[in-house]
Amino acid sequence: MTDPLGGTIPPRRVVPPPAITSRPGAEPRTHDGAPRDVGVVIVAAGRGTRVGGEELKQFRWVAGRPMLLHSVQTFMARPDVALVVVVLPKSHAADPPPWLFQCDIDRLLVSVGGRERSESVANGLEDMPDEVRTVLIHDAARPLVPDDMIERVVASARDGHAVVPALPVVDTLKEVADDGTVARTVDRARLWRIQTPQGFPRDLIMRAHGEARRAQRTFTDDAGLCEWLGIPVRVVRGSERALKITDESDFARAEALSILQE
Ligand SMILES: Nc1ccn([C@@H]2O[C@H](COP(=O)(O)OP(=O)(O)OP(=O)(O)O)[C@@H](O)[C@H]2O)c(=O)n1
Ligand SMILES: C[C@](O)(CO)[C@H](O)COP(=O)(O)O
Repeated sequence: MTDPLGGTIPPRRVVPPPAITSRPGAEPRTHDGAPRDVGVVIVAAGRGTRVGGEELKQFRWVAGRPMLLHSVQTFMARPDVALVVVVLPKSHAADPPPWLFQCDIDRLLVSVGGRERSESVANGLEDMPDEVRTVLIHDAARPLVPDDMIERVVASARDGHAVVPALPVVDTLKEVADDGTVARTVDRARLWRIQTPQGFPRDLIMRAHGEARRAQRTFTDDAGLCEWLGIPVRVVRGSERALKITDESDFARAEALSILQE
C-alpha cells in the first residue's frame, strides 16, 4: 500500500507525523512566535448505526464537504495546532478517502479506531508528539464547530484545566417509566448539554486514559474519565453550531445552521 506521495504505509501511520523536533525554529512556533503546541484527536471511527445506510456517517457530505473534512480543515486553520490525528475505522485507516488530504498533510496523521469511542481516543492519543502541551478531543460527527468556541476551550486548557464546551438545557425534562407514563419532572437548573472539542493539558489526559485502560473503564466522553478520577472539569460556553449529527434529521439541521450563521 502506498500513500498519495508514493511512500510505503506503515500499519498504523498512514501519513507520517510532522518532524517537529527535527526542524527547530520552524514548526514549533507560529510566525508571530506563539507556540504551536496544540494536538487534536478527531474521532471518526464510529459505525453511525443511528443514521444507518451504506456510507459511513462521517464521510457523508454536509454543508458542501464531507463531514469529517470540515473539522480537519477548521482545526488546521489554527496556527497553534501542531498535529491533527484522525481516527478512522480499521476498514478505512489504511486507505483513507482522497479528500482527507485536502489539508496540510504535514500536520495530519491517521490512526485506527477501537470498538468504543474511548478506545478510539486512546489510540489517537498514542500518536501525540512530545511537543504537544494541550490536547483537544473532537467528534467528527460535529462538523460545524466554530473557531471562537475552540478558542474558549484552548484558553482554559492552556490554563491547566480539563474543559468542556456546553449549552444549558432549555426544555422541561421528565423521566419516563417503562410503561410510557411520566415518572417525574427532573430539575433542569444544573443540567447542560456537553459538546466537543473537549480540552486538556497533555499530561492530565494521558494519565486519565492510562488509568481508564488499566481499570477497563469506558466513558461516553473524555471529561467523564476526569470526573471518575476526581479531576475538576471546567465548563465554557458551547455553540448550537457544534451540534452532533446523530440521526438522519440532523443532516438537514446542520445544512440550515451552516447557511443561517455563515
Ligand atoms: N468506536 C467508536 C465510536 C464512535 N467514534 C466517534 O465518536 C463520535 C461520537 O459518536 P456518535 O455520534 O455516537 O457516532 P457513532 O458511534 O458513529 O454513531 P452510532 O452510535 O449511531 O453508531 C463520532 O465522531 C464517532 O465517529 C469513534 O471514533 N469510535
Ligand atoms: C462526546 C459527546 O459528543 C459529548 O456529548 C458524546 O457523548 C458522543 O456521543 P455518544 O452518542 O455518547 O457516543
